Amino acid sequence: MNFAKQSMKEINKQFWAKQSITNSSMLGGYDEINNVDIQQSELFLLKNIQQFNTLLELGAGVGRISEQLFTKYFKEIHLVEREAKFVNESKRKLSKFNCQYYQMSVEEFEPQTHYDCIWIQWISMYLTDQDFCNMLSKYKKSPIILKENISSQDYQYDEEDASITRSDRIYQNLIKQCGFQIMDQQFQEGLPNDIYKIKFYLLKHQEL
Ligand SMILES: C[S@@+](CC[C@H](N)C(=O)[O-])C[C@H]1O[C@@H](n2cnc3c(N)ncnc32)[C@H](O)[C@@H]1O
Repeated sequence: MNFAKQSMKEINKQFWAKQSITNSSMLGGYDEINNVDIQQSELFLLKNIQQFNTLLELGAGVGRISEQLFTKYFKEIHLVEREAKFVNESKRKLSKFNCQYYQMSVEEFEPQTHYDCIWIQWISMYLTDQDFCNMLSKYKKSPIILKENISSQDYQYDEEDASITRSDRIYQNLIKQCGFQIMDQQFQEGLPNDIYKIKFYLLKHQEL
């Protein structure tokens, strides 16, 4: 689907520039879902990932997931995040760990090394279909865990942050069009009724 790409990016940048430097803003104010989010992410990660040397987190925000989950298992974590104030907060929180930071957009980031897992949570909604495919295609040799909000309509656009929430059907089709297979998938449990469903997808490219 075509959206006015440039203005979407500007609206989205302005939205995040105004948000507070907290886990709460990463959760859209739904602080109560943090624990179930981390718990089920841990189960999905351990079920699907075999090597625990290096992880890349795309759209890492303030390092909420790295702090609570990835640092328990991975020897080295790389975090890509566009907003400087969030990167600085990650650096502060994760100073004891072996982390590298890339303050740039996921569109600009080019991987220089192999990763045992790519984690993509709550960032695909800020990308057009084309940018989403371009992002995935950089990681053909790594397992990817995509975790994202799922709408009941095919595409739901939010003017406030210029996000596009897609349906499960649209994600399934898009992932296939990008050349990836879904090896495992699961809905997040334990969510309040008034928010979007959230889904995990394990993706592998045929080259892997
Ligand atoms: C909803 S938060 C999620 C953060 C983290 N994944 C989490 O679950 O705690 C979305 C983050 O993506 C960042 N972001 C949005 N568009 C981006 C882009 N194109 N490239 C890199 N980061 C982006 C925002 O600055 C924000 O920190």
